Amino acid sequence: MKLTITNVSKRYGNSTIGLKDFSITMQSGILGLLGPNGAGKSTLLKMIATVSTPTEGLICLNKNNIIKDPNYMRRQLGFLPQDFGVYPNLNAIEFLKYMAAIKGVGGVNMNERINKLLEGLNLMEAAKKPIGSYSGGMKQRVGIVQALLNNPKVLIFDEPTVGLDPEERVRFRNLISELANDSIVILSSHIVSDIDTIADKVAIMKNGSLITHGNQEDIINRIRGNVFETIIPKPDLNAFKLEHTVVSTARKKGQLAVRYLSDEPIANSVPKEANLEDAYLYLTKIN
Ligand SMILES: Nc1ncnc2c1ncn2[C@@H]1O[C@H](COP(=O)(O)OP(=O)(O)OP(=O)(O)O)[C@@H](O)[C@H]1O
Repeated sequence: MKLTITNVSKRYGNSTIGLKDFSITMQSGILGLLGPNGAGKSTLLKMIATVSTPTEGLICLNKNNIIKDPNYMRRQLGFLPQDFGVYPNLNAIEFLKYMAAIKGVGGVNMNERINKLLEGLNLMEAAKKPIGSYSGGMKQRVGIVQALLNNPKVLIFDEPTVGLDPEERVRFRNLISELANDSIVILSSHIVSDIDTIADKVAIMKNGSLITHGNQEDIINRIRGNVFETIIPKPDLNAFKLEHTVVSTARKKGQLAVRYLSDEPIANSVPKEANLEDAYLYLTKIN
């Protein structure tokens, strides 16, 4: 499996640019797509999923141009869009059978597969209740199941953990790690902790552009040695922010513990081990 995205841009109307000259190549494994709101993550994922088409550029799966031949991608694709809608009157099993029919997959094993997936996502108990009565997290899990129905080789999840509670987030991460074997998995998020434990590679986007792409370690290495923590009085925070890139703050004995990035740390700072969150905040701030 090889997905090649070359110089892809997307314009909405005359003035809005959703994606700018985006290029990336990926093979089997998990790619975490990180970026703040409006970065272009959904715009990119929809084009890979052949739901929309680029204004410019080329997207190929195993050398097949999927803009010209979208069915080549669709046959191997599982997609959970950000605004995934369900039919509230159907129960999960009815809905999933319907989705399987739309995808043109079925056969004698489909019921078994649906049951297995429902079990894996802890939905068996509610499987015969109307989806309209489900919590947001349960609906999201139905969306994850429908993406997996056809045993996809390319799996795209747009903000899959929205609405999931912490336990469900962990279960989702485990499931994705199991599925990733020989598939291409792309998942987007603006939350670093959704991605850092499972993604082999990370792409960071902002304002429609790719800021960086690579192994987590290489991205983190860029700021290694530049992460510090210090304690400051609360009223000093705004002035401090003018001089340094603040990653996070926490209250500490009436003052503020500030985690920040700097080439020249202030006195009384303690060096800290850099992580992906630091790198993400730094790179999206300076770019
Ligand atoms: N259908 C559309 N029509 C016009 N502009 C759009 C459309 N879809 C996205 N955009 C614009 O394109 C840019 C990228 O949006 P996109 O939804 O791809 O970002 P995102 O990274 O997925 O963010 P979010 O998590 O908020 O959805 C934004 O400026 C957005 O307003």
